[in-house]
Amino acid sequence: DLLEHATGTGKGVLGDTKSLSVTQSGTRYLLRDTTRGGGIETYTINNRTSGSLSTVSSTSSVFNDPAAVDAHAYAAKVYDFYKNTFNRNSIDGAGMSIRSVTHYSTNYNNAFWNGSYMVYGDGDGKVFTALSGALDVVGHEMTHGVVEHTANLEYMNQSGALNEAIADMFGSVIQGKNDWLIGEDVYTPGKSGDALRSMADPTLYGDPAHMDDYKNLPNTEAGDYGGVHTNSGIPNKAFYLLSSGGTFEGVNVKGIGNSQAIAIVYRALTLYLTSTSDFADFRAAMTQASTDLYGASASQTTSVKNAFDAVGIF
Ligand SMILES: O=C(O)[C@H](CCc1ccccc1)CC1(C(=O)N[C@@H](Cc2c[nH]c3ccccc23)C(=O)O)CCCC1
Ligand SMILES: [Ca+2]
Ligand SMILES: [Zn+2]
Repeated sequence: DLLEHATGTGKGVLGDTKSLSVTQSGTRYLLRDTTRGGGIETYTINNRTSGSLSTVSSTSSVFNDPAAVDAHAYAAKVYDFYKNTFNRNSIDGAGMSIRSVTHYSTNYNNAFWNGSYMVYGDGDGKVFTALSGALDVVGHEMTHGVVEHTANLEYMNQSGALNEAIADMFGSVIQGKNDWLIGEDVYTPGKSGDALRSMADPTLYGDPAHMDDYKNLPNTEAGDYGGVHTNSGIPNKAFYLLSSGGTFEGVNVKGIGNSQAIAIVYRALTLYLTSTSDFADFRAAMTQASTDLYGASASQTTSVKNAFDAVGIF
């Protein structure tokens, strides 16, 4: 037919070559993957902040737009994770098209889920390089879409911090580096080893790891909606302990591994959390989900309780 799906290639933001599922249309190739769910399409907004989007195209099967290459390749990886792990067909579970917009604004040091698609800045080359270059960031942004179509946690205060933490949990597990850092691949390209956040030790970047240090910030843009990117450290720390194990604040947690830990989070997110769930609700949801999956007195369920005890969520 007119639109044949084909295999393209391109260098990503970090200079690595990856293969892409693309569509050939006449003599042009498009970043349109018709092999996954309702399709994955990658656009550019050409350094504007509004106006028309154009599907990234190439006159050959080689794409030379690293930010778009990674946005496209990593969206496919995140789709595959949700499909292969939980049989979830795309962001809404019903095969909705996955759309990413690259080259948003100029020197834009951020990325976001805008309620319909993922949007990535190119960074200023100092604080950030193009943000789609990090699989944990792409996983984070697409998980905001999944959260919106499931619990739809309100983006403020504890429900917002939970929204943030769940996005970090999936981003980190999907990336699979087990570095427990967020954004390290695109943050400060001139400096290695640093990141936006640490789930293993949130205090590395000034975020709380325990309820005693919960930061009561105003529910305004200036207060980051009650500190959603800060207080996420507390549930993030609980997830780190649940997966990796460890002793924190005198509480010992036996690790159960990423696979079982994220399965409990997914079940809690899709069956038990609601838009106004707070951290205590998250503990209850995780305990119920683990009970469903492994049993009330299973070691996994004991680890869930210990992980939340360790960070002071009861
Ligand atoms: O998805 C999110 O939670 C973040 C979306 C932030 C946003 C929200 C609304 C409009 C515009 C931007 C984006 C990410 C984030 O955590 N941003 C943080 C940290 C950050 C990135 N760039 C910054 C520049 C200045 C200050 C903070 C930041 C934030 O916006 O707080 C997630 C993974 C990496 C970037
Ligand atoms: Ca990471
Ligand atoms: Zn987020």
